[in-house]
Amino acid sequence: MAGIDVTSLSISFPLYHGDARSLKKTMKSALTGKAPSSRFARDARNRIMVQALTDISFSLNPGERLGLIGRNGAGKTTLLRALSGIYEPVEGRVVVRGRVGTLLDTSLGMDPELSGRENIRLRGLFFGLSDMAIREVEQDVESFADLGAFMDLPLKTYSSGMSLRLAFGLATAIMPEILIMDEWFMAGDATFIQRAEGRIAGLVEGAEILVISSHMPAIVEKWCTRVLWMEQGKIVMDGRPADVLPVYLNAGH
Ligand SMILES: Nc1ncnc2c1ncn2[C@@H]1O[C@H](COP(=O)(O)OP(=O)(O)OP(=O)(O)O)[C@@H](O)[C@H]1O
Repeated sequence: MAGIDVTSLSISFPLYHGDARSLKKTMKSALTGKAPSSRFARDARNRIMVQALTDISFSLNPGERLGLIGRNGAGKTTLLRALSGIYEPVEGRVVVRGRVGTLLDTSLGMDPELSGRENIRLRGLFFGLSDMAIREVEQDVESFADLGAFMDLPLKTYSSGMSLRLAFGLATAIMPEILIMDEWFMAGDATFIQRAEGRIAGLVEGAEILVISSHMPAIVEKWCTRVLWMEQGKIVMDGRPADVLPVYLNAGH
């Protein structure tokens, strides 16, 4: 059964431009000023580190659709990347059970030199699908992405809208048990959004798990059964959209 368990997860990044003067000044006041920011610290090698996530814990079961909300820099993308296995936890644990589909970046897992069709076949082989299953995925994605002749041209010749349609079609064709996505995948023109919503609806009906990061309360309200409100890398509130969103909006977001 699909599931996600995150326990006391913390992630920090070193700041590599520490010798730039203005940055140095900012960091100095963040570390030693009147109100030192809890997000910056020095590690054992004296590097300045930014704390992207601090002590995050939650579990998700089949049927749960989690929305991550919070202002810029709250840690939403870092959490999505940690769930996708792109970032290793510095502290804590991330356990993900089930086949994961990731929609964070259109180029993730794609080869720009290969055509759309070749990329689809490659993904099918990676997932260990039979030849027949790969052909079915290919047809499904071809009709969803509607790329015409571009289907047989290298990805590097695609517009951003084309890349988005291909990535979305492919990520939702090989049915993931867990779909992790950034809300900008729900951008695009009205027709695309309508068709994309149809595909996601099909996916979540199968009692699978969705994790989506969003700046738009309307998306969370429509799609999610649960919300994590994050600020400064920490969880502020975790609950049903009807409970969390009013407090979030009242706080001036
Ligand atoms: N690769 C990185 N190197 C250094 N710092 C990073 C890196 N990625 C994220 N950060 C820092 O970690 C913090 C959390 O960033 P993150 O991108 O997860 O926030 P977010 O909530 O997704 O923001 P947004 O809504 O703007 O996309 C920020 O302070 C950011 O500057």
